[in-house]
Amino acid sequence: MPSPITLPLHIVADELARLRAEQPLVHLLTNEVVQDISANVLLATGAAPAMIVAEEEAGAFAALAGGLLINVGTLYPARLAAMRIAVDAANAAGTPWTLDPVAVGVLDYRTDACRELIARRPTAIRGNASEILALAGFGGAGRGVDSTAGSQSAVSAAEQLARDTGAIVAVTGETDFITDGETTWATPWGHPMLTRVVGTGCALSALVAAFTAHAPNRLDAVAAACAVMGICGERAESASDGPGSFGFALLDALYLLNPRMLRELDA
Ligand SMILES: Nc1ncnc2c1ncn2[C@@H]1O[C@H](COP(=O)(O)OP(=O)(O)O)[C@@H](O)[C@H]1O
Ligand SMILES: Cc1ncsc1CCOP(=O)(O)O
Ligand SMILES: [Mg+2]
Repeated sequence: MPSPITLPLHIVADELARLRAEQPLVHLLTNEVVQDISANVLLATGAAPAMIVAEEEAGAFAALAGGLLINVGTLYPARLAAMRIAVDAANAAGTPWTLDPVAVGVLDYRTDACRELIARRPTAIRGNASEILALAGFGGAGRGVDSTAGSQSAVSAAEQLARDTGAIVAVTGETDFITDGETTWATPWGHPMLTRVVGTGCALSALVAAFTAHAPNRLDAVAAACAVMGICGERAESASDGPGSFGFALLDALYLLNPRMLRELDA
């Protein structure tokens, strides 16, 4: 496999301009902890989130949405039933969908659910290194929802998982790696403060679902989502004093980021 290449910022600029022009409707079936940060990250960036969770409504809405997120962070039977309905409707309608396999490999119920969902062929999978190692069958269960491995150690697992599933796989950490199994982008931006506020990984997966909506190039779309979160994480850290103000500064940075700034940084 060729070594990962740093994602050029002009691609991030183009993808962000596309998202801002389209303002995609994004269906989020996510966990109870991160509802607020996920919706606010999408609104600040320029997408339109909606949490539609009842089995009676999830299929109809997944068919209408530009993108769908399935996040198993606080999974229980009724939520899994709604996820199955949403995924099947998304597949029938051609809606791209993203899986966030929170803590897969740690507990059997969610691990079995993730395997069943992956058989329904997600467009993208975004996880930390322990999650991607576990899904690729390399062991590597994390500590609860957190990774015990660095992202660099999961690059070949991500590439294999992408080839096995047909999904774009993003493994995040100090550097994020985004792969379709053949080409691998690296996005080196970010700050450890992103790990001191709950839900930044889950909100990034929501952003991945938003960028994949109507995307002509899904690898670039997923990589751009990772780059945007990393760049804005850096900017937010320098404008804040700790996790509390960082959370607000992150939303401000996502709102203020624009394609022109990214093209100037690229030059
Ligand atoms: N050590 C780090 N340095 C810089 N950025 C990081 C670091 N660890 C994670 N991030 C960033 O934090 C965000 C969440 O990623 P991660 O912590 O891997 O996900 P999760 O919250 O699902 O475990 C991503 O934008 C990622 O790039
Ligand atoms: C703390 C917690 N518990 C179940 S889901 C969840 C949120 C995990 O968020 P992230 O994966 O973004 O750190
Ligand atoms: Mg996570």
